Amino acid sequence: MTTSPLFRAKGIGKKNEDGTWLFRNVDLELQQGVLTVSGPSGVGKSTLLKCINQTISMDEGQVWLDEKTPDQWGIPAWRSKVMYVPQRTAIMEGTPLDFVEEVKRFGAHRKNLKENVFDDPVQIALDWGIRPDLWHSKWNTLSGGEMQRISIAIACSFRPEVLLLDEPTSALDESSCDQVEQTLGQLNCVWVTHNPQQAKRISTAGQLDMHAGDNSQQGSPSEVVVDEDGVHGNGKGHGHGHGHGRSNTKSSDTSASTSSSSQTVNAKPK
Ligand SMILES: Nc1ncnc2c1ncn2[C@@H]1O[C@H](COP(=O)(O)OP(=O)(O)OP(=O)(O)O)[C@@H](O)[C@H]1O
Repeated sequence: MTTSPLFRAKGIGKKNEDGTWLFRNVDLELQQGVLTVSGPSGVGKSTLLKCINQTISMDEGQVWLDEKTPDQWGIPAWRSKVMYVPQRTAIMEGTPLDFVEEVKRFGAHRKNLKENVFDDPVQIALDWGIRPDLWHSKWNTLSGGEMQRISIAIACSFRPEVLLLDEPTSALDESSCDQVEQTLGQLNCVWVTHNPQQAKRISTAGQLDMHAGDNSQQGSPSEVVVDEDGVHGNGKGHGHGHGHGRSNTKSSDTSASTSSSSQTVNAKPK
């Protein structure tokens, strides 16, 4: 008996402003683990994640979580379950803890949302070398690497079903990168990376090698292929997951908030 994947995207397409296709026919499947997305700069990797998260509209295609579409979940719930962590954290007012509290306040009046659906982001980031006092620092005084780890820890603390990670370790040194990879490797992620060695390390659920324009002619699902030069897909691009079972991150209700401010970590609290 075939089981439906946790997350599925079919035929995703986004047009450029001039009406030509930036990318088209992108398919993804993720049951469990890390699915990497690579491709040249400008091919649309970030845009793909934003389309999946429903931050921007897609021109073609559909996405499902547990076989339900974003409309069926409701957009706030979708964004809290399929959570996007941008490449660069926008500088916000206040401190990271202010942001966390604000998000919780937004979520507090939501039906079914209880305080205990959150993990403690401070604790998560402690494993990554982020001292607790940094959570009381203004965002604009944090280093790029600190900001990056704090943003990811906040996203993890909401216990999303799937994390959409846009180069999440780009500002980190090797040791910090290892620590973050260890944690995120336990979760369900669609992970954009430019680094083939990193793709080799983290990709447990396939690889998508994005191409400009039509991505439909890339053959069967990618396998993790490793050779002496590092890692690459099998020349075929669909990142179907190979894992089994479900995430250890599944939560009862991760609808952490009611506004878009809390589904994208860098969004400014209103
Ligand atoms: N909402 C949008 N609608 C259409 N095109 C967009 C939208 N947002 C960004 N773009 C364009 O999509 C193109 C791809 O940008 P994107 O950031 O997705 O690429 P990328 O593959 O992630 O690049 P990099 O690897 O350099 O981060 C850019 O030319 C950008 O201007």
